[in-house]
Amino acid sequence: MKQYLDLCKRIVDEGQWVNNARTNKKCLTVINADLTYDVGNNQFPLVTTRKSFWKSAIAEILGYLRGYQNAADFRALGTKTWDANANDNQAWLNNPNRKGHDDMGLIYGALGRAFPKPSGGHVDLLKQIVEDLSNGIDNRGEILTFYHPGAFDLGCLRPCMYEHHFSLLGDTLYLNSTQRSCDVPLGLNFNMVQVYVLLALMAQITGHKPGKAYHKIVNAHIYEDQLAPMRDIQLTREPFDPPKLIINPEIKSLKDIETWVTLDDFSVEGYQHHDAIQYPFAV
Ligand SMILES: Nc1nc(=O)c2c([nH]1)NC[C@@H]1CN(c3ccc(C(=O)N[C@@H](CCC(=O)O)C(=O)O)cc3)CN21
Ligand SMILES: O=c1ccn([C@H]2C[C@H](O)[C@@H](COP(=O)(O)O)O2)c(=O)[nH]1
Repeated sequence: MKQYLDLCKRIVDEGQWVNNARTNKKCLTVINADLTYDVGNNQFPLVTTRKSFWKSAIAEILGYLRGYQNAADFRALGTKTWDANANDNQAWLNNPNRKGHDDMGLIYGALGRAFPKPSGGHVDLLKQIVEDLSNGIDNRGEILTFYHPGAFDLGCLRPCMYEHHFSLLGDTLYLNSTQRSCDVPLGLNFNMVQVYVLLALMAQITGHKPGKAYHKIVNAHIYEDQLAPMRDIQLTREPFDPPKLIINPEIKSLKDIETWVTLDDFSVEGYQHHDAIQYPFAV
């Protein structure tokens, strides 16, 4: 929580204003932030200085792991967070590749679970990584990437957290996640939870202890209409002690994640938080 608040404060104190053409909003911006989550010791990085809708965040990462590309599938899992990008973004509505209402196109897991090969066909990157790690193999390239510049016009948004690199040291699994662009009041609140859950779940299904997750952010920003609530409300609040995340131990394979896991398989114990803050969302 402290590292999150330090980043928010750094943006408020040292950020530079940058015009963003896609959203037609100005963003107070800093470059580079490195956050670390101690998954092995269950230091769940949930924001306490406002109410955090952590179930929505977990629904998003489950949808990515399943290769979802439709906002209705995300809603069925328990989050509406892709509705606006799928249905209210004029550039995407005008794009002839959009397949109708709720379609998000070739993004995130839809790419990572079927990454196109130059020679034809696809690779399921996640399946390959799970197989390797389950067999104790780390080939120094256990990388789940969602980044394919040749596919940007086939999706509603380029992936923000675009790469997850897994590493084994003995019986402990580590994760380095990279994010190119970060909406700190809204997106990061979710992304911290997602990086944590991704390492915890992958360790659980591949039979390893979770170690640390390292989260690299390149462009970290606060949109102009989010600045006042961040500076004048959220940053004036004292954080509470972090809660604990509990994951159903019956989740044992990638197939389990693909077939029966729901948000009921995750619970948070001891979550004390301040009141919710409704931050404006830039489409
Ligand atoms: N501008 C922008 N920021 C983002 O963080 C973001 C995007 N766009 N587009 C793609 C996804 C969608 N994400 C979202 C979308 C909505 C919320 C949101 O409205 N959060 C509220 C309520 C959540 C709920 O009720 O489930 C919040 O208070 O956190 C958060 C992340 C993260 N990503
Ligand atoms: O997981 C996510 C997804 C998206 N975001 C934010 C970061 C930016 O504010 C927008 C994406 O806009 P681009 O113009 O494509 O950079 O969404 C996030 O923080 N986390």
